[in-house]
Amino acid sequence: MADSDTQRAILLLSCPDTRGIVAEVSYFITTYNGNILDSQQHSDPDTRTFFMRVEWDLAEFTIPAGKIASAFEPIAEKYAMDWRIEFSSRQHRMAIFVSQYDHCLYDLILRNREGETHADIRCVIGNHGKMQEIADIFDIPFYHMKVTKSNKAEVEKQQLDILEKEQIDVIVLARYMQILSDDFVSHYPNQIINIHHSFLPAFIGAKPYHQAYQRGVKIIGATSHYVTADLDEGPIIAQDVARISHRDSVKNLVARGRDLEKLVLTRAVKLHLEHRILPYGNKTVVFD
Ligand SMILES: Nc1nc2c(c(=O)[nH]1)N[C@@H](CN(C=O)c1ccc(C(=O)N[C@@H](CCC(=O)O)C(=O)O)cc1)CN2
Repeated sequence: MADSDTQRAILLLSCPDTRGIVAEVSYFITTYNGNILDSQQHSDPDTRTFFMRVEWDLAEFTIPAGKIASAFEPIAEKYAMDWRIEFSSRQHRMAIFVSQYDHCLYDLILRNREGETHADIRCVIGNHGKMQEIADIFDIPFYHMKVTKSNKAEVEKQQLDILEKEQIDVIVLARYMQILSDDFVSHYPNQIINIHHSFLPAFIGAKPYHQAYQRGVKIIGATSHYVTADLDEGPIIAQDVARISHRDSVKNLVARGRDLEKLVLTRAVKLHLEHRILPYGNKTVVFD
C-alpha cells in the first residue's frame, strides 16, 4: 500500500474522445508493474474532448522515471493526446505577489508550514513594503518594488529577472493589486493564480465589494483563476460564496470576504500543486 512518502507519477492528458483510452493507459501502467492509486476522467460532450488524470505508485514500476515519457509516446501519438507526466517528488518553486493585504499571505505560508501544501516558497514580491515584516518572520526573501504608471514596465522586468533566477514555476497573486502586462503573463501560461474577491463573472476589476454593496446583492463570493491578459477572465479554478443582507456594510463584506478569499485561494493552490487542474480554452477540468 502506497504511503504519502512513496514517489508517484501523475499523467495528465486530453485528446479527441474515443473508446479504449482508459483501458490502454491502465494497461500501460500495470504492464510495467505500476499500482494505480487514483484515476479520474471526463468526456466533454460539446467538444467531444476526453480528459484524464491518473496517478500511480512508482515503488515497483519497472521503467525509470526519466524514460516513462518516451515509453508512453506511442500511445499518446495513437490518440493525438496533449499530455504531460509529473512526479510527486518535484516540489514547486513559488513566488507570492502582495500589495497591502496580509490575510492570504499569512494563510498560504502557514498552511504550507503545516504541510497542507508542499511548495518551496522562494520569495515574496510586494509593490508596498508593508508585508516585509511578515516575510521576515518566516525568513522568506522579500522584494519591495514600488509600481507607478511610469515605471511599471521596468519593475516587471526586474520581477521577471527574480523569477528566472529563482526558477519559479508557480506565482500566486495574494491580493496583488497591480494588473500584469500581457508580456509578463505570457512568460507563465496557466502558472499565475489570482484570488479575485467576487463571485466571477460578477464585479470584475477593482473594488468588487463596493460594487456588490451598491448592487444590493444577497451573496458575495471569491474566485481563484489562472491569470491571463484579460483582467479577471482567466480559467476559473475554485469559487465559494457567503450569504449577506441589507444589514451588512461594505466593511462587513470585506471582513466576511477575507475568510472566503483565504479558503478559495488555498484550495486552488493545493489543486495546482497536486496537478489536479486541466485548463482547456477558458475553462478548467478539476480532478479534486
Ligand atoms: N493581467 C492580469 N493581471 C492581474 C489580474 C488578471 O486577472 N490579469 N488580476 C488582478 C487582481 N485584481 C483583481 O482580482 C485586480 C487588481 C488591480 C486592479 C486595478 O485596477 N489596479 C490598478 C492600480 C490599483 C492600485 O494601484 O492600487 C491598475 O493596475 O491600474 C484590478 C483588479 C491582479 N493582476
